[in-house]
Amino acid sequence: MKAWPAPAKLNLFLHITGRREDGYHNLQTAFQFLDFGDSLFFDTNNSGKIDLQTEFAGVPSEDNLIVKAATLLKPFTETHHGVDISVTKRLPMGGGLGGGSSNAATTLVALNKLWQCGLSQQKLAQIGLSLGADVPIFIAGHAAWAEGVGEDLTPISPIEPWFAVICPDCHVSTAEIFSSVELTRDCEPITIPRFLSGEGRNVCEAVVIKHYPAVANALEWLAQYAPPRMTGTGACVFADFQSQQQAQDVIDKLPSHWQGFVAKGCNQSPLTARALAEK
Ligand SMILES: C[C@](O)(CO)[C@H](O)COP(=O)(O)OP(=O)(O)OC[C@H]1O[C@@H](n2ccc(N)nc2=O)[C@H](O)[C@@H]1O
Ligand SMILES: Nc1ncnc2c1ncn2[C@@H]1O[C@H](COP(=O)(O)OP(=O)(O)OP(=O)(O)O)[C@@H](O)[C@H]1O
Repeated sequence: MKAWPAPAKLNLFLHITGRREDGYHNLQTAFQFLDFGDSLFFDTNNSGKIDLQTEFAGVPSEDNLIVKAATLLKPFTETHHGVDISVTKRLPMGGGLGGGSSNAATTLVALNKLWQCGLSQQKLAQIGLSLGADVPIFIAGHAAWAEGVGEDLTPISPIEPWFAVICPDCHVSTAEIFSSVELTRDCEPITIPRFLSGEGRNVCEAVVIKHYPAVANALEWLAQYAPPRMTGTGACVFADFQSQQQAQDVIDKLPSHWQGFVAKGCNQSPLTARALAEK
């Protein structure tokens, strides 16, 4: 069985421009994928059942975004279609790398093919948005400028550097950071050219470092080598480098109790390439 990739994403910057009536926030961000992520395996059958065979610590199967995504797609295929799903998990949960959203997107894209649902990318993104604000970008599959709650996407092609990513040993709750009174919610909107020429920061960083010393320590450590940033609402932090070796040299110096990895920024998602190969 061939693997389906569920790549990580980075938020290259993250500004909040306002709060909507439903409590969600309007934001501006830029997403780029990494050539690093989870692998999902789908073994379709005629049982009519969706069976997730990999255990996720602290996430009951019915709450898993993979099972939720498959369940939402089920009405669009014949009732006898079922699937056994297993996962090689590499992305930390609650790391700001979008692991859960990416797993959901890969499930929707893969089962749309394997169950022959015939849904358009637009329809898959619409279904995905009900699972999480970041699912549509993983379905769209191209690096993007995002507005709205993250679903209003414009493809962009920033440079594709090598990244050193550090995963502090803590989980940051996205809902907790977005509900903080300390969060800056009135950023002046910027334009794509202004971002591409270097503007933009992550406004969640200031809130996260106050409450999560592990994230503050990781940012401070990485700053010795290159300007560090946090992705999403954390906990992971990253810095970009011109070569794989430069990024690897930094990761090789990581204190032994810290986790980190080197990955290349990709403007085309590895999921898109895999979906095209299935045709
Ligand atoms: C911060 C980002 O990672 C940037 O890529 C995403 O916008 C978060 O996306 P996500 O993890 O898929 O988030 P969701 O599961 O949709 O939302 C988690 C919680 O974060 C808050 N939330 C999320 C996105 C958003 N634009 N405004 C919000 O206020 C809401 O309280 C929500 O209950
Ligand atoms: N398949 C899944 N993989 C990871 N997390 C999942 C999954 N299904 C449900 N979850 C839940 O979703 C939560 C957020 O996980 P996720 O890995 O998407 O966080 P994240 O990287 O911070 O995402 P984001 O950048 O979108 O905020 C987890 O803590 C977990 O409880």
